[in-house]
Amino acid sequence: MSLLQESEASRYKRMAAERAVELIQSGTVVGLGSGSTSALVVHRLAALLGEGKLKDVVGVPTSLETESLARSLGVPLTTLEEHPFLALTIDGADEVDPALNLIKGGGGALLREKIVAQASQREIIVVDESKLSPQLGTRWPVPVEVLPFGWNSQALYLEGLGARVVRREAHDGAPYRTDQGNFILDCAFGPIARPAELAAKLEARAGVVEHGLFIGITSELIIAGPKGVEHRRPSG
Ligand SMILES: O=C[C@H](O)[C@H](O)[C@H](O)COP(=O)(O)O
Repeated sequence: MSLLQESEASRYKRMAAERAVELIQSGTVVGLGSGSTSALVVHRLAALLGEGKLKDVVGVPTSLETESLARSLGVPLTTLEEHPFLALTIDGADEVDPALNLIKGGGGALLREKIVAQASQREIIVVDESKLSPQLGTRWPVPVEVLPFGWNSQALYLEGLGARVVRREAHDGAPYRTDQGNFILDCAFGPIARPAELAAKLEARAGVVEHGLFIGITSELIIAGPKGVEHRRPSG
């Protein structure tokens, strides 16, 4: 990808993030997603709070990284313990299929993201158009969060389901650890014909804590690209 293309992708992410923040109302509790697009959401929210255009908005962060960013920008935070029901969450995605099913977890935050999403009345997903895909698995592996205990046995199970499995590494070459201290196995299945069936197989396995398939969770998708910003809802 050239520098020009990179800056375009960033611009589209910003456009999608800014449109999504327009959906936030004063006096509400909102879920704050993780990743680079969600970071733009947090920046925009902080700016609107600072200008007084939004008031009394409190966020529930989906990762330690988002928590730290929000704190640094002065966005007030709370927890799901205090606010178990959220009006809306704004989060990014790695891959989006035509039914608005997702692969998430490129940044390792899938578990907290899914917990916050299921507590939210509306799950708003913000992406640049490069995330759109004809079939999940075409562009991105499925991140599977596993307990370190017996992790290799889960890797073999996942290979048995047809995946090429790579245990994610941190920058120093040590195993990557999620915010919960677990490992991530990145599972390249190739295009996934029936993602709900695969999700059920992953959920049936002890030692698998969570997976990055978000099936039927998206309420609204905000996509930005060269033609501007588009707002989609799942059909049917
Ligand atoms: O674990 C990370 C999250 O699922 C992110 O929302 C996802 O990876 C998209 O991140 P980005 O907006 O940086 O592409």
